[in-house]
Amino acid sequence: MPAIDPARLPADLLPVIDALCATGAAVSRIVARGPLGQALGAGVGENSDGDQQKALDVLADEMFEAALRQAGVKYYASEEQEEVLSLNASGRYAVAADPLDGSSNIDVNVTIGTIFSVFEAKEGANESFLRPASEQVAAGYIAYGPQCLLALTWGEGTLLYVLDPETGVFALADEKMALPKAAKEFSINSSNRRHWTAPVRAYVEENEAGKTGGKGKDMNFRWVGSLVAETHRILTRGGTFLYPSDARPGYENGRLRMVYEVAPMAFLVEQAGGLATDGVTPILSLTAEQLHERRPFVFGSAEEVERITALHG
Ligand SMILES: O=P(O)(O)OC[C@H]1O[C@](O)(COP(=O)(O)O)[C@@H](O)[C@@H]1O
Ligand SMILES: [Mg+2]
Ligand SMILES: [Mg+2]
Repeated sequence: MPAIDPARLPADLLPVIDALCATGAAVSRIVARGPLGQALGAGVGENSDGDQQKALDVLADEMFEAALRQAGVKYYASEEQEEVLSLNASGRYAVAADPLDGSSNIDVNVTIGTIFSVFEAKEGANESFLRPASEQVAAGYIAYGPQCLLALTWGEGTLLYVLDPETGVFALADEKMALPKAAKEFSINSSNRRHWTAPVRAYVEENEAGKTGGKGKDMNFRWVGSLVAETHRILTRGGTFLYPSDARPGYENGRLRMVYEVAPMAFLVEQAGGLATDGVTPILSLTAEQLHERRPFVFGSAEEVERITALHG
């Protein structure tokens, strides 16, 4: 039995999405046991980008790699692997993933997730991923939170599935997620304020001034520290997210990785009626040049993302 209700899914994509869902369900069971199982948040090394790897980062990566190999995927690119892995020479798809997003929240029982992006594979490994983000054929995230859920797009809207604990199947909960055009909340790591550029500072100050300033409404502030949780909140009730470039060494392009964090989230957001840019340029018009490259990322309610672009003008 597939791990997702197959009714709406394009048949060609079903084996890949099914493998991702079955693995997501298995990861969610491990996450749910928390400290009753192995020490999921223990440091176990560093990935190629110099980020500390936690036990669950590595475990989730191994689980997704094995499932995608089994599902006939040609190439697998992961945050936790320096190079693209060749899985099946005759496979049709190339999948990029952040197997475990929000690792700083593993030990504190706050929502973490998996992000994935699917392309039609090309001949070569790198060229299968280093191409315009608009060429993604599917993208999604699985959130391990109070519910385990999946937001998924294949270019015909963004659909929401919830893992039903009674059946073990991701069941369709919303066939057309709609990101509200106006926002009441914004998200940015304010501890980096002193490193921000002038447009980012101006946007945050406008929000903080709210009705007292020129904004016409008060804004609330949220920061979870898990891109998946932040994206899900914004897709559900609107808002804006910014992880901009800043003046810290190594943050010239922000923190988030283009291929397996920024591009798939941009696809999901735009398919739900929101906007996703690097501050100015739509993410879906951009092409990654390196597998682990970072991009400044701004997304959410259209009115707010347009305002941020204007402030950069
Ligand atoms: O710690 P910071 O700088 O606020 O960064 C938080 C961001 O980093 C991330 O945790 C990066 O993802 P990983 O946990 O996959 O490395 C995002 O989920 C989150 O938005
Ligand atoms: Mg991440
Ligand atoms: Mg990660």
